[in-house]
Amino acid sequence: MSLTIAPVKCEEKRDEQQHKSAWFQFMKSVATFRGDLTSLTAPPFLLAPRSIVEYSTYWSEHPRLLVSPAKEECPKRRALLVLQWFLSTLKHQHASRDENGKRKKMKPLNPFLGEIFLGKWVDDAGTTHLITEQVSHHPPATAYRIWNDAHGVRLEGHVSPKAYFSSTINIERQGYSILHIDKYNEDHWITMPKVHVEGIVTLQIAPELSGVSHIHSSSGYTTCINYSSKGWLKGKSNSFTAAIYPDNDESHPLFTLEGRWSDSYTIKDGKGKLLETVNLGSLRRTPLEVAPVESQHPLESRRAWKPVVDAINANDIFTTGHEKGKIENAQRALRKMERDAGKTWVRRYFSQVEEDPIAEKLAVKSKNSTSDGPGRMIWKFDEEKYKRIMENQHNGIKSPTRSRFDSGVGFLEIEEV
Ligand SMILES: CC(C)CCC[C@@H](C)[C@H]1CC[C@H]2[C@@H]3CC=C4C[C@@H](O)CC[C@]4(C)[C@H]3CC[C@]12C
Repeated sequence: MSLTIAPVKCEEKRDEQQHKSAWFQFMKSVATFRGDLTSLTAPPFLLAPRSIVEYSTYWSEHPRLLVSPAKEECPKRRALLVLQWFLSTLKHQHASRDENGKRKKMKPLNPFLGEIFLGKWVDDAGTTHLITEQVSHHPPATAYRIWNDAHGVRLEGHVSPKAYFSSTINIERQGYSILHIDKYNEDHWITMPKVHVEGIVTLQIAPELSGVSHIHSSSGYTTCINYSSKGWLKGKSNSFTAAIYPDNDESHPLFTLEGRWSDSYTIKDGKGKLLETVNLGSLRRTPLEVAPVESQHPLESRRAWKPVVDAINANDIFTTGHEKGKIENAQRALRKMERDAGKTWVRRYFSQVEEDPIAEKLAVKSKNSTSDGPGRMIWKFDEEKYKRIMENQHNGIKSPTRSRFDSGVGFLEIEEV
């Protein structure tokens, strides 16, 4: 196979030459792989020093936008504010370059079962809390809950990325999120669009969105967001069009939005009159505050993965593999012990439920999207579990030192708190 490397900056070019063969080897294994791509091991130079559980952070990088619908009396305008907040979550989640324009390593670490990620945002919107937990390893599923009590807003959801190869790497995100607004007792059911990776031949990796995603509000509004990329529709990457309409009248949108989720977009009313142009790039982001690694719970992502992340950052391929292997082997050993003992891993913050009536009611409005609809695995934030953990923390009750399963592996020697 002959290949052309697109013109790139000088220092990037040297790295890319070096990575070319590892890359093609990797792509060959990807192309012939059948099954779940998330379990495929990417070449070290692509490994991101963070786990997929950290992706839930993107939901609330602009807490002000997340809580903004709570202050809006009109349900139509609330639907618009929910859409505007949703659009603000896409750019950095799918960016291939960081704030300084430097290429990001893109392949996130695969979370282990029980991995948690906790934090909070503190800014003029008050305190917004985040709890994320890897509730399933195979198939992968991440559950999260984000809430702001001052504004009476909470977001709860779970996502199950399903990857497959078809001319490139494609990822479907099954699952959904529900944004609840206390003041109006209103729910917004939200799905995520498909992602595929562009630029795999030239190694100019750029995630792109496609297909349709939805937001359904319990007040009777439907939002459809259509994603398109280069060579289609507007001919620009990261493009989208969105329309909000009453559930019973799909032909008369109340608002239409159009532009790029990585850049700027316009909002027009039902008559096509321009209301506003929004520049997503100029939005101020509030950083998530995460406890220092030393004081984290052993299952917290950054503590558990620290040796791996340090090795990735030090460009130490051998130690990266070795430390990753330690976690993977420990997990396998733990699963075996559970099987032998006839036990299952107790999720710390979430519990599996048979049905989710709110989601079921709102999901039926979507007919033709595979990632829509309540999946087979529904995970709900468990208020009881959370209360117990908070009470124990308050009373200074430490987790028992005895391990639930004596796996003999350092960080797994922990007990339910
Ligand atoms: C291995 C090489 C080709 C790098 C390719 C980058 C891929 C693996 C990256 C680019 C964008 C990423 C996705 C972006 C957002 C999410 C949402 C999160 O809730 C689950 C993971 C998921 C779905 C990511 C999975 C990994 C991803 C698809």
